[in-house]
Amino acid sequence: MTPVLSCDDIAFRYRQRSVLRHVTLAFQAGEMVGVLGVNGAGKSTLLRILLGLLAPTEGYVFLNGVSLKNMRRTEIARELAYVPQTHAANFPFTVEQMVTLGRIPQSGLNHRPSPEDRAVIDSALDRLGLQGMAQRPCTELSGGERQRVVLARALAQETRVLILDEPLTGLDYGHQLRLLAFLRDLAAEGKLVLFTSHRPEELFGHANRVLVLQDGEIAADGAPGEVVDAALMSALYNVDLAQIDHGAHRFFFSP
Ligand SMILES: Nc1ncnc2c1ncn2[C@@H]1O[C@H](COP(=O)(O)OP(=O)(O)OP(=O)(O)O)[C@@H](O)[C@H]1O
Repeated sequence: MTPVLSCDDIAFRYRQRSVLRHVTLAFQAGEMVGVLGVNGAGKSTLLRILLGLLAPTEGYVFLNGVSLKNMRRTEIARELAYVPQTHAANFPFTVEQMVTLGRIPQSGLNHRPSPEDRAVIDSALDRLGLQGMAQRPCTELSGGERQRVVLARALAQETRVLILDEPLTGLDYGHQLRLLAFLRDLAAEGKLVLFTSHRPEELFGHANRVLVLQDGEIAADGAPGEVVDAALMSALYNVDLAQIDHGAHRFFFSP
């Protein structure tokens, strides 16, 4: 089966600095994939290359088997939605207006939202618990609230692929757990969900695959239970760690 998203022998350099080497990956619809790695490992860079926002120095990225180099930005945005790591609110758009922007790739720029658009926007607002603040300007929201607005906008794009850079950062504990369950549901509905994380515990019971980026290469790729253990975590983060398993979950601590 043609992967929904793949890359073939990607390398990336920022000027002389090599960030990624020999990265070959294939993702299928329905997967929920977490990317782990230390600060500066190249996680955000990898996501931005897969999104076509950065061109790899070497290698190719394919969306449904077609090279991103041969696709227009709007075509890509109909298939790939992105939630970046940070997002300042520079303009006083309301929450609802922000989420409505997510419809542009599907419905066009100079287009009044159709009843179908409205239903998608309402559903995105509902699923992120934003209905009560739909008319508030984004410039007046807290960091976590803004994060949920950006998530709702990505959802309103109705893409097959959702790529999120540290999506749980800034969310309160309840919203973190709800978002993880929600992302898992989206994957179960047939989307590809790819996200970076600094907390390995988030992967267990949610992601069905984890990628570990180390020194610019994929050091491990597999099911969390098979790949992420105390030995890997201790070596990766240079701290002494032990683990406790509980059902599908695994917890790490300093002994
Ligand atoms: N615009 C840039 N110019 C030069 N170097 C950059 C640039 N952006 C990132 N880098 C470098 O590339 C490397 C990878 O950065 P990247 O943001 O992909 O890491 P990351 O794994 O997402 O890190 P974090 O966990 O801190 O978010 C880092 O060493 C960083 O300093």
